[in-house]
Amino acid sequence: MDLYVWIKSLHVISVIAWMAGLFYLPRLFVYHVESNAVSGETEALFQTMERRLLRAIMNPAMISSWIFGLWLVMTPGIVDWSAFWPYTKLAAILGMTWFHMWCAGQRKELLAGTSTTTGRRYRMMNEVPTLLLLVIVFSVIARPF
Ligand code: HEM
Repeated sequence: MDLYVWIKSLHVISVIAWMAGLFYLPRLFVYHVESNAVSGETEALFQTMERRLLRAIMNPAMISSWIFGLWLVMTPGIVDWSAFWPYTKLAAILGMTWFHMWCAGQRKELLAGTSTTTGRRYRMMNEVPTLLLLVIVFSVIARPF
């Protein structure tokens, strides 16, 4: 039981770091594509910020969220598979992981100069992690189902 609360704490710390990146990286993309300075120092600065955010924060945070989350799943008596909430949470975390991969793909396109995504679309996509976060937290805490 002692270990359970420590693993859960590490899980929550990891998801906070992951979410911070998932909220901020698409905002950086908006500023990046809408900045008129298409070359030079500004372009290089955006590329550096995006690379560091993804590699130094988001990738490790996603991996540790999964590791500690799966550790909780494997802890006996924690997940009641006859309830509905584990499935809504699973669907939303798969969606969150897809969104992470989509952001990573967008970063590569911006780096290569092949991106055609508009600032408006990045703004819309920025709402995806918010919606998934609502589903996850309601699933795991309020458990209305
Ligand atoms: C990455 C894959 C993930 C897995 C496998 C996973 C799995 C789990 C499990 C099994 C629990 C324990 C539930 C309990 O103690 O009753 C838990 C707790 C929690 N998870 Fe996740 N989770 C994942 C991602 C996330 C994400 C992305 C978020 C938030 C955006 C999140 C937020 C939470 C919170 C807030 C709790 C604590 C709930 C509480 O006990 O009050 N998890 N998770």
